[in-house]
Amino acid sequence: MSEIAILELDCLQKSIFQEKPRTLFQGITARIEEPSIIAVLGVSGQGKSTLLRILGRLDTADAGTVSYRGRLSSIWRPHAWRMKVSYVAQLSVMLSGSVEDNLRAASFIHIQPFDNQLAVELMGKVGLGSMDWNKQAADLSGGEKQRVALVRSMLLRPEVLLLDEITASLDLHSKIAVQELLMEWQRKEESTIIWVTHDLEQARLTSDRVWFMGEQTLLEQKDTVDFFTSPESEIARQFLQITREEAN
Ligand SMILES: Nc1ncnc2c1ncn2[C@@H]1O[C@H](COP(=O)(O)OP(=O)(O)OP(=O)(O)O)[C@@H](O)[C@H]1O
Repeated sequence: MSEIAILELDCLQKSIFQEKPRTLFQGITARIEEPSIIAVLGVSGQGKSTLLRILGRLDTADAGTVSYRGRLSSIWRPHAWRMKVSYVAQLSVMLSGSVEDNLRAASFIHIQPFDNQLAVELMGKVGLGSMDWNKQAADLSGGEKQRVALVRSMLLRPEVLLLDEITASLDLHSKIAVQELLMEWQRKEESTIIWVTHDLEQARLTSDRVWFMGEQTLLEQKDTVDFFTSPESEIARQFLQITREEAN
């Protein structure tokens, strides 16, 4: 075990208030030691998005800590943290202005040079190579917004990318293009991707590890092949069976 993890989660706990308070999850502990793609799976409402938002410092845990490269999140300024650990939402928020304004936004906010060549390359790889960058971002379709938001985050080259169901509005062709880009990117950049998805095939094809959330915690952490062939818990077995039936 290397001494310093890329990301370390220690006993994270979160409660929510819906009519009355309830624990969403507790005791979430994990270490990411190697650059890898991790698929976060589990039935709806387990708190997968909430966990991702806590890792991206867009939400706070009630207890527990997160560290990046051995330093607690609390000692990072939020915007410095978000350059290293960057969250891409399911419903992408476009800033006002053009596509180009949006692509340039992250480098502008973080005072980093804008890598035009990389932007052109990534837009091409997500299937938006012919898009007019002068177009108003508000006029893009949901799937176009999702891909622009992904490229916008990738341009900062964060070491950890947190992806929240980012292919949910994409057609099959675009979804495959995004999957291939992310797998290639992760290898080339030696980055880590934590990817919440409801798409089992996507998780199986793209990820090295699975984090399965159930019973209000991170119930299983396994290599992807092991998770899909021999999940440990009955709840994960049922989840795989039901999700596969729903997909057919
Ligand atoms: N700030 C909040 N206040 C109150 N309830 C919240 C808050 N954030 C999340 N929730 C609730 O917590 C539960 C878990 O939400 P979350 O989106 O994290 O789960 P999920 O596992 O990602 O679900 P899905 O797979 O459906 O996207 C939901 O019932 C949601 O309404």
